[in-house]
Amino acid sequence: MEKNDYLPLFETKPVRGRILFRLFAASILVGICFICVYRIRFFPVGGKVEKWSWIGLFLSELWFSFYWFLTIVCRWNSVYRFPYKNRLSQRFEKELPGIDIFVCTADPLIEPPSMVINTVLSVMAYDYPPEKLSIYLSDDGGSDLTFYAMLEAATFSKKWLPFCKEFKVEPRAPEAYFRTAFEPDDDPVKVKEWLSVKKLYEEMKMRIESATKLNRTPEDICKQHKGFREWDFVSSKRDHQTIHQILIDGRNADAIDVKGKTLPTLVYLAREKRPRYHHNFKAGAMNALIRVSSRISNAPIILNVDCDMYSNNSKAIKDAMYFFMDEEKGHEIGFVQNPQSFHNLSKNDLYGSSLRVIVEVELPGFDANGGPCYIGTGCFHRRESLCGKKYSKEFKGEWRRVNKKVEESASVLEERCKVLASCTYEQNTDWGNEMGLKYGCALEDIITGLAIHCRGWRSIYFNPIRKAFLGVAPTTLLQYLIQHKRWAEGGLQIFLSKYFPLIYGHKRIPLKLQLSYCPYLLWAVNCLATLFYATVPSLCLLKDIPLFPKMSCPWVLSFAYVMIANRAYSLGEFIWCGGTIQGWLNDQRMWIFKGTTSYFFAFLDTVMKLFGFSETAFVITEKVADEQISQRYEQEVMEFGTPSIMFTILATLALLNLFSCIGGIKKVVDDVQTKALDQFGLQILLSSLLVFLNLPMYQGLFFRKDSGKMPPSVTYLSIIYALLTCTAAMY
Ligand SMILES: O=c1ccn([C@@H]2O[C@H](COP(=O)(O)OP(=O)(O)O[C@H]3O[C@H](CO)[C@@H](O)[C@H](O)[C@H]3O)[C@@H](O)[C@H]2O)c(=O)[nH]1
Ligand SMILES: [Mn+2]
Repeated sequence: MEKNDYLPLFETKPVRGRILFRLFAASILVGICFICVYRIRFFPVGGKVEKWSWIGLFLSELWFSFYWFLTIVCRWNSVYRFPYKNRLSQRFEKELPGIDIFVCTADPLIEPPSMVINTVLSVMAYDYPPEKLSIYLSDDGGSDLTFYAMLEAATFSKKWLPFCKEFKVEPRAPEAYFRTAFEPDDDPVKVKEWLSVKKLYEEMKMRIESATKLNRTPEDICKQHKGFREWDFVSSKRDHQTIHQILIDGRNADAIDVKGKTLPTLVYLAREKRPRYHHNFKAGAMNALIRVSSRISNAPIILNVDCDMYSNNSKAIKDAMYFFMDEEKGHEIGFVQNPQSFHNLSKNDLYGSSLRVIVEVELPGFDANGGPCYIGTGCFHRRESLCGKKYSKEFKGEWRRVNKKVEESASVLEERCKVLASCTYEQNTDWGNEMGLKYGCALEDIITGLAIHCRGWRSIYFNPIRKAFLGVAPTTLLQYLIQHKRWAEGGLQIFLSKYFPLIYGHKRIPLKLQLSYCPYLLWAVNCLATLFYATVPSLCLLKDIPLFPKMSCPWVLSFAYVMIANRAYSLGEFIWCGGTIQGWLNDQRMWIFKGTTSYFFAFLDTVMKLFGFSETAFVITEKVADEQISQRYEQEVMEFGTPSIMFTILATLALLNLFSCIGGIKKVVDDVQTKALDQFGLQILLSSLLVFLNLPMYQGLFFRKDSGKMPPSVTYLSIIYALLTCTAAMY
């Protein structure tokens, strides 16, 4: 194509209003400077406790300021991407590259097979040439139940795929579709067909769910398919050979749906697991899939989704192709990242799991700085970028190469690929290091994305209004805290490793991109300052130690400005992103909750790991909850229920602040000259704010009767701890 024929396939728009934002940021900076001056000039001359509290508070404030600066980096510039719809089909319909879709699952109890196949069916039904589409399921649970469900899905897809096309189904995950869709009310023939497919789906779901419940696959089906014989050799989830079955071989003439159209290829893989070999969690699973798929379909683009993330838009692959296939900018793109969005959020997002501000504000900023990080799911990779290839200008167009046709039959392929997924295959190779996803870190995604950036690729963040993927957010407080602990721990581990972005990325990626990574990697470190701020000022209030300027003194303005303006901005931003005021309050509460528990334990564990005392773990997030828990989640009632040390900490902090808040108010009431209010105004305000945010906690501790209330053991312990600390502080 001639140069002047070039028609861009996507457009990039910078966000507006940045100047205003920068002025605002500058004013906050001035406020911070005043706070620092105050902290130095008014350093207490009194006793030891005063001095140390003052120093601690000052350090916390310095930390928060530094962290605030990091969050500014991702807001300085932001860009939004818009594909020019319909240009692609005009020009490239024939040239569309093949795409391999990887779905990962790890446990049939936590991730029920009926959910997994919904994801699989939704990605099989993409509006994309089926002969260019291959779907691979990695089953780290090595479960015959999941395998059985996949067989059912393969059969059902013959009906489902033509049905999707005929009825323009959206989304194409049957569960999500039938939950909300109504039967068409025009043509009776169509109504009949619609109802019959719905019935087929429901029957299949019943069979799969009852098999899961009984933990037994139906005998007649076991006899029919050779794949089940593999389970005769499986001794446990952690100890078995590779199980590799091509369920639909798209090259086959009989791989067609009921309307005679080709079906996409569908492959089941449970890589080999042996107790002696570390399996490296999801990263290990992904790398096995990369190798196996390279022998079967070897598509130049890889889409990776978690098993709970169904496709919410059948055009999502084409949308991603607009970026990769752009003739001027496409060749430098290593991956296209979609946000992680959820279909099960409560109205005001009780646990703040949507990470709204990150998705709507920070990731577009990340994009402007050189490309968003890889967040593990909903991401389209160029195979080369994932396999360790460095970006080079000469690379242009190479990926449109035609694959050599694979001649072997499916059963030969199944056997030959087994070795690629064996435990020993990776020994003395670069897999897990320079090739594929990186090992040794619970945040395999972030670290892998960073490495891809450092190899010269850029990435694109694409956040369409109709989200491309929808997943499941945790529905209990504990699940949420555990998930964030894993993330915070993985982040800090990267920060302290040789992948520290400022060194690893030095001269490889721009400084602003290096800095964009840092706030996420430093989540865990926030625990120190947060814990300090949530305890010491309140305790000092009980002990009569002032830590902030008097209300009548002008220095108070700097504190008031920084605190109020910052929170007001945060609220504005949250609402601009489509949130509610209650949602923002929930988000603020969760920031304190995770700051004092998830981040704290992530910090401890990382330090322990540095000294070799503990190992990386990956606690899989629960994807189903029982009826009562789901109900409470929908009514936005916080879920405690099980005893946990995290809850003990949260409850102790809540009570401690309640006591000191009461103590502070008592001081003010007792004191007629309102000296106390003048002296301790900010401290009382701080502890009252904490009490306000902790209201659901007091409810869970004292006023609720349902099974989701705080377990009594936690209640008693926290009362004792809080009383002890407060008494110790007072005397
Ligand atoms: O040994 C394992 C453990 C997990 N998984 C899969 O990894 C995915 C993510 O696990 P999940 O428990 O849902 O974790 P989340 O915290 O929801 O996942 C986010 O964070 C992870 C990194 O911590 C990323 O890998 C994920 O893509 C990202 O969605 C799931 O599909 C699992 O089946 C495996 O395949 N093997
Ligand atoms: Mn998940």
